[in-house]
Amino acid sequence: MKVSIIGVTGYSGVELLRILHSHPVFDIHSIHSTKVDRSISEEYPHMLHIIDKKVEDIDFDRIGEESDVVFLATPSGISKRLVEQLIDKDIKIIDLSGDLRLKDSSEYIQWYKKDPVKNSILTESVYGLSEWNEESIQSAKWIANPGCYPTATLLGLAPVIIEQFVEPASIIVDAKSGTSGAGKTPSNGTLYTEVNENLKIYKVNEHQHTPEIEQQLRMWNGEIKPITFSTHLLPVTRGIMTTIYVQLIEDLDTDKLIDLYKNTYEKHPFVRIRPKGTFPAIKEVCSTNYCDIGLHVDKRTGRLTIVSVIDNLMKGAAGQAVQNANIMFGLDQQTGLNFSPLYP
Ligand SMILES: NC(=O)C1=CN([C@@H]2O[C@H](COP(=O)(O)OP(=O)(O)OC[C@H]3O[C@@H](n4cnc5c(N)ncnc54)[C@H](OP(=O)(O)O)[C@@H]3O)[C@@H](O)[C@H]2O)C=CC1
Ligand SMILES: CC(=O)N[C@@H](CCC(=O)OP(=O)(O)O)C(=O)O
Repeated sequence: MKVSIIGVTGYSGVELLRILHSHPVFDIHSIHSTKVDRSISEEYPHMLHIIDKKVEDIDFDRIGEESDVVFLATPSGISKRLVEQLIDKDIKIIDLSGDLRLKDSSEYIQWYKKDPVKNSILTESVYGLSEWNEESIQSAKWIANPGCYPTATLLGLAPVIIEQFVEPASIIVDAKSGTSGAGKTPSNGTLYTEVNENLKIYKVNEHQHTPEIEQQLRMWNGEIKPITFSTHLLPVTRGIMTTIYVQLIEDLDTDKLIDLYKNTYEKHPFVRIRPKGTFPAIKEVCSTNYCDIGLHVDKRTGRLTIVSVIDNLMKGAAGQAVQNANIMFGLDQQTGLNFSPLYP
């Protein structure tokens, strides 16, 4: 099966290369970005003698004719323009940006402050939260790969939201990410001197992933009210931790909820539920496609604390994108994704 990657010189793009290089079914056919004619090892010396391909210009006809699937690891706003050139080609598209995720284009305008993609494209694209949308992903032509924070948040919340165990207006998500989540373009906020030995909150009450999380929560439970969602920058390269607080509407204990989570995710190898009294750390999923979840009910307050961790470049981006491609092509979801964590 032939694969093209557009945005290969970015952090998610080079992570796609790392995964696909040893994938037994997908072959990297062509790689693209604006750095045309540079070999990938000139851009990323760690790839020397591993992948020697050159970055090519984006010839939509050739990509459409020669590849079976194209990954767009490009910024929001750019992906949209690429999708519009690719939709009439006979090729599956997996877009890692936010451009295809929000079904209501007025929300995209409000939160991304850019022009939205055409409504006809939004209607047909499938939200690629692999564990929850498998059937639609199987038959999808265009996948909106979920955002990194929404992936961790939604996998952590799904079981209790679907069971309607949660007071609909009580959801608070306290999220933290490593700096690779911001991509490779330099900015003051991600300078070593700003991030090292520091912890900063950013985009307070205006993070673009807020409507994406709410959209999916409301598909599971139409009563859900707006959430509080806070994002922080951690002085690490990879990893996201979301600590989620919800008010329970029933008298449920930790054992019962851990059972619920274990049963829900029993057939989903990338979601691991921690035993009672233990919580996951970001390093425990580093370089893997796992989402690890720990939970505890505070009997004094009736609130449930859920902790979920992912590697933002893997389950939060390239890993889930390959998981979705596996599903689209009828492969085992784990194909090419059997990494154990890089630890310590
Ligand atoms: N980083 C993460 O953890 C996550 C990222 N995402 C999403 O994935 C996408 C990529 O993110 P990330 O890898 O961090 O971004 P980077 O900024 O690291 O990389 C962006 C890539 O897009 C390419 N690009 C930019 N403009 C164009 C253009 N006009 N034509 C062709 N290629 C272009 C860049 O190429 P060049 O080198 O030539 O400039 C580069 O290869 C984004 O939409 C992001 O929101 C989603 C989840 C997590
Ligand atoms: C650490 C960091 O800065 N993370 C980025 C994640 C952006 C992203 O993934 O963008 P999409 O909206 O295209 O999903 C952020 O918080 O904006």
